[in-house]
Amino acid sequence: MAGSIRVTMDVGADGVALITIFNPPVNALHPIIIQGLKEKYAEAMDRDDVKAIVLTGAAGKFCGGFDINVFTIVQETGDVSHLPDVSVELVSNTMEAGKKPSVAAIQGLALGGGLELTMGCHARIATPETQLGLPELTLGVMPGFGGTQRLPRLVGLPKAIEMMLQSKFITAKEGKERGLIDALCSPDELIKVARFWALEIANYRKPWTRSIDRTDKLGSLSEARTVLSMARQQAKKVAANLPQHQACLDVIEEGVLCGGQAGVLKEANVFKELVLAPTARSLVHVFFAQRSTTKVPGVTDIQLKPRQIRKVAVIGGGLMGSGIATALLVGNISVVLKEVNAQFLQRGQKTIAGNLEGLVKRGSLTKDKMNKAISLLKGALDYEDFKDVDMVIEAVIEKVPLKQSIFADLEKVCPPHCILASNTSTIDLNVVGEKTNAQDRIIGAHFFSPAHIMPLLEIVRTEKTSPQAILDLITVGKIIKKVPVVVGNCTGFAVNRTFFPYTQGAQLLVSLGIDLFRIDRLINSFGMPMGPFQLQDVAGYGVALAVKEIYAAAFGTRNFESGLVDLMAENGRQGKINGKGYYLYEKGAKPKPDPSIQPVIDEYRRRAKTMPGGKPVTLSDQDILEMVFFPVVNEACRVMDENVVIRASDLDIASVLGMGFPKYRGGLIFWADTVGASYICSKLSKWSETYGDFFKPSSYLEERAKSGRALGAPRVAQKDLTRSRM
Ligand SMILES: C[C@H](O)CC(=O)SCCNC(=O)CCNC(=O)[C@H](O)C(C)(C)COP(=O)(O)OP(=O)(O)OC[C@H]1O[C@@H](n2cnc3c(N)ncnc32)[C@H](O)[C@@H]1OP(=O)(O)O
Repeated sequence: MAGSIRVTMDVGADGVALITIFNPPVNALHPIIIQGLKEKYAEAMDRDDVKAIVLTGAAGKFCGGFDINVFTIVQETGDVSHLPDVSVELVSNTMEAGKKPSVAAIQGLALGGGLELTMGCHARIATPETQLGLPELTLGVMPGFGGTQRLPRLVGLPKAIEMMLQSKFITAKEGKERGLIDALCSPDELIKVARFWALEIANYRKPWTRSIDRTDKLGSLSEARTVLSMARQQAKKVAANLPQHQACLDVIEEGVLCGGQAGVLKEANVFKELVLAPTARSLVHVFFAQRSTTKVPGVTDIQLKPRQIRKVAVIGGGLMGSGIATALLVGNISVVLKEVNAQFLQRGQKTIAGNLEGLVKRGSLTKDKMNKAISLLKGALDYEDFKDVDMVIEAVIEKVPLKQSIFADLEKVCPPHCILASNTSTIDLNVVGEKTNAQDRIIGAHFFSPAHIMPLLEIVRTEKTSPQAILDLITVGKIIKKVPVVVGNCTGFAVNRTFFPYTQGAQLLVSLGIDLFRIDRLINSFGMPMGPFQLQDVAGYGVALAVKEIYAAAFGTRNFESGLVDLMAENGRQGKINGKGYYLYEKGAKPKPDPSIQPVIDEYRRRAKTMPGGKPVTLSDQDILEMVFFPVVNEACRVMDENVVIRASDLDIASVLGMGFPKYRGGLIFWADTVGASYICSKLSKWSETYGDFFKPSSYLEERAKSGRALGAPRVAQKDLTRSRM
């Protein structure tokens, strides 16, 4: 590793020292790089033949920021001395206050500490599409190399706050308009132009600007106070449980009130506190966990090459099929959408057009790209266009005979290399492919609704699915900007199986006399986007009713068959679809708890007969949260025990991206380990004595509680080969 990591310096005849960071793939600022930068800068300042410095990154990428692996080391050891002094020693004292000017030559990306290095330079030259940003808050920290001070001084307070608090990237083109970038040029010219600027500054023909000393973009004190106060209000709303947002605003404020240097010092101190806080531990875990999901033993480590998937057929133009087609089209993949009749086909095409327009409205797609996407869509009522497709994704209703006959047809009409995928969320894939001889090409492509927006793609493999098919679907997933998680074949697969007790647990609590709106409020303040009852309203009751029997058959006595949804349906309620569920849904208004639901709940409690002694139970807020989430953790333990997921952290990512489990809690298993297996197990044991097998601890959980091993630790202690550490 150390060989490929280096900082080089070449001094040209023009007297410009070109300092280059080499650390593939993103030139992250590993401590070796920091040390290298300090050494090369010291040398450049010392040498008489150097008049000015150009700082750049190798292989078309300036720098992806400070090496996040170091945060893990700091968090594991609790020792902040692993963080090198970059902010004051290198950026402020050596670069910015140096006796020779520095110019950053920026290409590809300059993020986090990377962008902060450039802001310590006296000018920044970039290629137009370069991505610039300070995304540190997504890791639970904040910019720590002076970014909280220099960015507001370069682009103004409102834009800087937006970029930091929302971790928004801008292009260098926009950076130029806002004053962050001094000149734009083509990649071929980049170093030449940067050298020219460096010499011009050295010769005082261009301003020798130290960003930290500027105040012209900060506005008046009262303006700054207003902007900061509005940002605080906003952060309270959107990041209620996150410490880094208010901390970042405090540090920015310090700089506005007491000057940039004071801000830099405060930033360094607060940074060290944040990096050790639980939020940063969770978010750093999620960063690496997300990148591990595509490392699949026996698939991605056996030298297979992904095949190109140019054309995909989607069967079924309902909500899921249209969403999947939209995601593929936006990823520049041609789609044949097949429906059973012209009316359904037209409806599917209309939904896709609506989805695409929605993306344009949200600003995530340009009009040109929308038109390109529409041009890649073809409708079909038969299999004529299937003869040259590389992949089919079936997205019809959850009926076994229908799926079986579709797959039997597909085997006949598709080319022999074609991957045959199903978007089923529950049905055993072996059963889906039973009537074919193409078991090695059959795979689950389980998208989450709305499929063009939700980031998770659960890839389900059977024992017969070929590594090539898995690799190809992982690759398509990445192309369409999904996070693929490869899981095994079982009822509900990883996500729906793990979370089946989520809704059931909440319903059990209601049967015991707990107010359902209180449950939703508590779960929402825990960090889920909405509570289980509102979620059910939004998803519609159809799926819950359809999978009821499948779950009952698969999960035996731990399945809590509540009957609440049946009663809701009998009462004429369908959830959000007809505006009447647990909540009332009116256009343009927030969902309102519906008081007229009480007779349904009363009837439900009468029938359920779960209250001990027939009396409503009294539970604390903490009891309620635990009684909803601990059974979910318990099922997750079974999922890990049966090797449905490759590693515990895959379940963290699946829970965050598939169910909206709060990212800042690190995902389901990471969170459960902060609570402790022993505590969870003891609580479940106690409840199972009173309320039955729904709460009965799994053998995996019991074993971990006894041994003291973390729930997320691999079964046999093994070296994690997927992450390279220092
Ligand atoms: C003091 C400072 O203010 C603190 C900081 O600078 S904190 C760091 C701030 N920077 C960031 O948050 C950027 C993090 N990185 C990213 O967002 C994305 O990786 C990226 C946009 C740079 C590239 O995305 P993409 O091309 O999809 O590649 P991606 O798979 O994410 O990353 C490629 C590899 O680089 C690694 N990597 C990316 N950025 C890294 C970083 N800052 N540190 C360490 N490793 C990093 C990834 O872990 C991954 O490793 P792997 O191949 O072993 O899994």
